[in-house]
Amino acid sequence: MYPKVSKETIQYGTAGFRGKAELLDSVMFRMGVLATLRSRFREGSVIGVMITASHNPEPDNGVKLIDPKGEMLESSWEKIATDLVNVSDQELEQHVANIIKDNQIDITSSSYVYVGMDNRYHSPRLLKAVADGVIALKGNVREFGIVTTPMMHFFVVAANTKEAYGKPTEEGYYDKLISAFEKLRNGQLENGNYRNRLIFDGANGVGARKMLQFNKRMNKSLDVTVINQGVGPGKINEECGADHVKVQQKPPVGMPIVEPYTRCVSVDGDADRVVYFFTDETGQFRLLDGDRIATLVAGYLMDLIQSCQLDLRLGLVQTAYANGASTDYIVNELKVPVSCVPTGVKHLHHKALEYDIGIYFEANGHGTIVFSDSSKAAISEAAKTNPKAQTLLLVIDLINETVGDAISDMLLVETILNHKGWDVKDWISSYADLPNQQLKIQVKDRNVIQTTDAERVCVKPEGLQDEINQVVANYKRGRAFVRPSGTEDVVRVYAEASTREDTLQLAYEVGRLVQKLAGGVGPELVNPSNNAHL
Ligand SMILES: CC(=O)N[C@H]1[C@@H](OP(=O)(O)O)O[C@H](CO)[C@@H](O)[C@@H]1O
Ligand SMILES: [Mg+2]
Repeated sequence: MYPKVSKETIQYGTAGFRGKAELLDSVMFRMGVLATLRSRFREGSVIGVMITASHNPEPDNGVKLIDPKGEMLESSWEKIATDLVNVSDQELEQHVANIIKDNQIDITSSSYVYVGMDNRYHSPRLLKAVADGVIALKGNVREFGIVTTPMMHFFVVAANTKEAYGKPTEEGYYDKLISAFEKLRNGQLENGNYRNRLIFDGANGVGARKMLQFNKRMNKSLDVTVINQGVGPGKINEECGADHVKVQQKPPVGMPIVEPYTRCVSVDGDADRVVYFFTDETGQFRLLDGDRIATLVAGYLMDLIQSCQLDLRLGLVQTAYANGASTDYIVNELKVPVSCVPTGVKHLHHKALEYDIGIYFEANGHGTIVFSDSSKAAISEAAKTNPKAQTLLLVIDLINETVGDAISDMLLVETILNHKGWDVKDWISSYADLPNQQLKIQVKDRNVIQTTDAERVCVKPEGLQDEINQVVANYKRGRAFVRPSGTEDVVRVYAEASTREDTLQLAYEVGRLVQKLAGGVGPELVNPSNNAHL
């Protein structure tokens, strides 16, 4: 029913399989098969399948699997997934039989797969393919329709914890978050410089729809205007959404005219990332990204823990994309341990689990906070007598610990800003971001680039890192690295330096090195200094 149409090898990347939607039917069917096997392998736990291409353009789609504890698919199974989608139709049956045998899966045992999708027009077709894959192996499939990625993670964990985490339904999700948010707000909608109003850019994706659902249920405890709702001609993520705002460093289309310093939020196409932004009185765009959210949350949680006199280890996890100024602030001002891991939430999540309270955010706004069982027990115990610990318990309920959740993260930021009496001006003044720039470089084969040290050092092709080092040394506070993207067929370049001009120039020079030494195929990059007069 779902013949394999593409001959190209496709890889389970940073966040599952991604590609042009018309090439994905067979991938989806096979992922339905794999999710069923994985559920049996994990003794009948629910496995989730989310159909989305997140921040990528509308013609793309993708699929990611969710493991029983809400984590991304275990890495040893990524290889199984990659092999499964790449075998020919003729080999498929035998290949599945081999997976069953190799992993000693009891094919007669029960299997449960939850499936959800974003609002791309091709998602329903792909969802049917996943469901057919589950049915082909006689698994049980439950379809959730159009939901955000973090909602899917929530449903999976809710089901696998026998509802201790919440009810595995859309209403169960809203109830848990809104109830915690409103209790924390306790009727106080404004405080100091904090105002109860914000603009929410839904990227024409599922996040917009769900935010409208929150609005209906929230009784104006937060006054949210949703733009880019996905009902007009606008395409998903096109000129809008968290990735656009973060990478282009400009506001989304469709912004109403607002007062300077109005808080604005952008989420991505599957609502697992969030960034804040505003324009100041001179009309200048200002971004408050994932690093900013992480530092805000870390400061707030540290205060709460200290005032509860709890001895809990709090740590923060970032990637190489974190702004150098944020890392300095964490180390020198917050004095919180910080570690750097490779890109992709799975890496951050695992590292964060090493702490009693682990805060992790990618600079692009993808992140959450995880609490160990023992820290939850200690907080619950303290909450019997200490109101601050009761607040901490509500904060835990407000957080979607299973994965980064744009709306839950936003409600947490709103809670903290309200508590501190801060507006965006107060928030942004905690430290000054270094100017930064990202480039995408087209190369023949992006896998010729290999990195180490959390992707900050490039080991292949030989000589590239030495040349990067030489270039970086010419710039004050210069830092740059290159890595192959796991979601797009490009090499990404990141650069930061003390001034905007230097940053653009550094990014350009490193981009040129990649083109020269890693088989660039695109047009030659334009030297920004030649363009200075334009
Ligand atoms: C620089 C950047 O933002 N990279 C993103 C992007 O991964 P790449 O491997 O860089 O394409 O998509 C991932 C999935 O959404 C996200 O986790 C990651 O942070
Ligand atoms: Mg996303």
